[in-house]
Amino acid sequence: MNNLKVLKFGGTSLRTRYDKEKIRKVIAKEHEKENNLLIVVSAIGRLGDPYSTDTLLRHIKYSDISTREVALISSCGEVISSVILSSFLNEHGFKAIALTGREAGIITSNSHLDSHIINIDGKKIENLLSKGYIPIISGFQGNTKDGDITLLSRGGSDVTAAALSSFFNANQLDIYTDVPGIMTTDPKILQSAKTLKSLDYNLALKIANSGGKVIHPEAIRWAKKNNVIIKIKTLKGEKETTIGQHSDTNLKPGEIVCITTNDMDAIRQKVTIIGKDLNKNKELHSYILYYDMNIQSLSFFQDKVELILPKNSVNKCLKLFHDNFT
Ligand SMILES: Nc1ncnc2c1ncn2[C@@H]1O[C@H](COP(=O)(O)OP(=O)(O)O)[C@@H](O)[C@H]1O
Ligand SMILES: N[C@@H](CC(=O)OP(=O)(O)O)C(=O)O
Repeated sequence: MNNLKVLKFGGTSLRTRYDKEKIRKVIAKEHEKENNLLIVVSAIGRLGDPYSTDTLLRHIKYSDISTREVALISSCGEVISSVILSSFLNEHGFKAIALTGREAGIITSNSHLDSHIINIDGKKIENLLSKGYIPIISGFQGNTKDGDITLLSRGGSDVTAAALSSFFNANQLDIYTDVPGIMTTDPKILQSAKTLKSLDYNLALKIANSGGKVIHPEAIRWAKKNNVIIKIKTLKGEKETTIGQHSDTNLKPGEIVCITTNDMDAIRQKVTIIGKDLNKNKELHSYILYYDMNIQSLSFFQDKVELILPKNSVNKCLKLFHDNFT
């Protein structure tokens, strides 16, 4: 479809009236530039906020209900969010309309909690766009062919947005979140983290697959399929990351681009150092060998090093590698 842009607003960008005002301004600006806009939203906020995914999940006991029902209650957060944003935009003179994943034509595989999009029936969205509407689509959810509600796994609104971008040949997908792009490490753990200006799909995928939670790996796969440019940014409009076919981040042998962390269990975390030809980085080898970090397991690959550590050693390890090598 010509002149289509997709905007995705994550749960962390939808919390306050101030966020919604910013979103309104972004949509107004984009609407002026592009003829067609699709908006994808996540559930509002995080645990403790009334309709966030984790808050909704606190109301149930997994042992007592089926995965179908877990998907059903979880999907409510995105539906509430899409109606609230649609109502806010209509109040401000836009012609917006909220859609569930099903109404948006998202058809998925049968797994209730981590399904994959297998098809999109785009008729309803096309019809609404032709009538001048801005569809506000509930992310994270789809429907099986039999009509069960499914989830695209945690963080799956990115997948909704990227799959729609790819299906409708969007020019670009803008993902709004609470950090200015994919950074050299999680800025909530290390303040010295820096934004990576541009990444090609493969490098972005490596980071996402290793736990760089800011974007879902499946979203990068969808974007790559149809060369959709992704920009990850904040509503404040500071720095941003562009993901596309080409990258300014041309890594030299031995160079490190990003360090991610992942929970293994209650007491251990995996730290993944991502880069190029890391076996050629002698200094990195000696840091790993000589610094006391309580490393419990170490795996060396060409483009990444994985360390498993007790949680209380992770910050020290992250700071050491991040501040000396990125
Ligand atoms: N390398 C990284 N770069 C940026 N953010 C990261 C990275 N690794 C983890 N994060 C985390 O990802 C979070 C954004 O993703 P998420 O919580 O899913 O937001 P949203 O609700 O907007 O989708 C950030 O708040 C940050 O803590
Ligand atoms: N609300 C879902 C889906 C999602 O993508 O959320 P967010 O965009 O806020 O990470 C989740 O928490 O998993």
